Amino acid sequence: MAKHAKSLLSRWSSRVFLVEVDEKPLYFRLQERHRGERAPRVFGRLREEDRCYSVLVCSGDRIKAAKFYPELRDKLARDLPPGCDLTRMGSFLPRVRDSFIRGYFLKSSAESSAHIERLLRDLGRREPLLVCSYAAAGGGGQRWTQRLWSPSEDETVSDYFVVPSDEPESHPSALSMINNDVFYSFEEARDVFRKCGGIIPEAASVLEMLPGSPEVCRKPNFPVIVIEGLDATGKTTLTESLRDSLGAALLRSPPECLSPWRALFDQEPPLIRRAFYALGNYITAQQIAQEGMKTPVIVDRFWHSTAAYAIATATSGPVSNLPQRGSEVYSWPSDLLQPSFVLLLTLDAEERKRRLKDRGLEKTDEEQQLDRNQLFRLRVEEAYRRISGPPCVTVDASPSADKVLQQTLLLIRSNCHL
Ligand SMILES: Nc1ncnc2c1ncn2[C@@H]1O[C@H](COP(=O)(O)OP(=O)(O)O)[C@@H](O)[C@H]1O
Ligand SMILES: Nc1ccn([C@H]2C[C@H](O)[C@@H](COP(=O)(O)OP(=O)(O)O)O2)c(=O)n1
Repeated sequence: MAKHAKSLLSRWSSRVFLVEVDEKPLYFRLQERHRGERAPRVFGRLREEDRCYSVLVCSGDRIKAAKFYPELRDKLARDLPPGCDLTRMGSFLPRVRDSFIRGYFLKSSAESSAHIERLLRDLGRREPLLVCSYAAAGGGGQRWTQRLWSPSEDETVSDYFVVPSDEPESHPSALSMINNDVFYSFEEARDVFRKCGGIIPEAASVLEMLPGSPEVCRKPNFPVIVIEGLDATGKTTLTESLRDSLGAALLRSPPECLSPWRALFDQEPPLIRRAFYALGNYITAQQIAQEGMKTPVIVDRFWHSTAAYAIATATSGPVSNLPQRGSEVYSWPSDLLQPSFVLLLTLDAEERKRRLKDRGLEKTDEEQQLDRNQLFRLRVEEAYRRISGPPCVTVDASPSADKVLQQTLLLIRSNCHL
């Protein structure tokens, strides 16, 4: 049995399970089964012939697990028999960091179980999956028989009851966000890219672009102003006008030198994609330090975007699921240059959609998600506001471009003594 799977099993009955049903969390635990005891019904009505499976990815190599997780979803969605319901699933040890593992919850009828188990066994030869099958025991109770598939075909079988569990104080995704979704040091982000080399050759090209160390030699002499906001709030328009009005240098994150690889890494799972953007900030920080010796610097997106989108993506459901204000998840990396001032452009959803359409550029997948999923957009906007570090001032971006520019210049001049 895979070592990592064995260590997971050692605390199995202390784990809490989370199944997202219509983005609503359903929490449950597994309890040793005592003869004669009746189990409560956790998943609503289940017929005797129904079967469910939890399929958790438990590889000890987090790069492989990150790459395998979306592949597993695609394989299951493609190969599962019709009528099988697939939803995201997670498992964690309450308050234990990095204990969160991801997977999927399958629900089907008994006649599909042979097909499903064959499929899961084949998949389990590639990655240690923790597969548990779940049947409605007699009398409408619900029992969980756990079997583990691993390359060695070694199986353990144990019998549990499924019982409801209380919702934890904060969404369990926060347990694994640090240095998996959000990177708090140059070394942590670079380490991911060093380990990616074997599966993504382009990672080596990004590594070559990196500075030897993240430390910027000296604090810039001139103010550094970052403009943040969702797509189509007017960042590009405003930053270019600020450059002209202030005679400032204009920089972007991710920096131009990474543009050949951005589209590729945008397709990678969060662990790799967010490391890409984190490294982009460190390259931009070096450029800011150089330019900031000679002139004021305007930056189009920086750390706030990296952290806000990563946190909002790793969480699901309503804004209340975000890690609480003041959580270390919102802290600024100690090795990343801090700007003098951050302006967050805000715009109502309808006006933003109109501007997006007018701009004509096709929407990125994420933009489509921002459009389609109001909860995601609200989480991004709230996460922006919770980031600690330099002062972040909100600016209403709905007036004309010139009015927004005048309002922004007033704020910059009064806060940055320009
Ligand atoms: N204040 C504004 N009022 C109306 N339209 C604007 C304003 N600022 C920008 N736009 C237009 O909205 C679209 C998106 O602006 P852009 O600067 O590209 O946003 P972002 O860089 O945030 O994606 C562009 O077509 C731009 O011309
Ligand atoms: N410094 C940055 C800049 C962008 N990102 C991420 C955040 C989102 O996932 C996308 C937003 O990029 P998008 O292309 O939609 O927006 P822009 O056109 O770059 O303004 O990039 C980041 O993580 N860190």
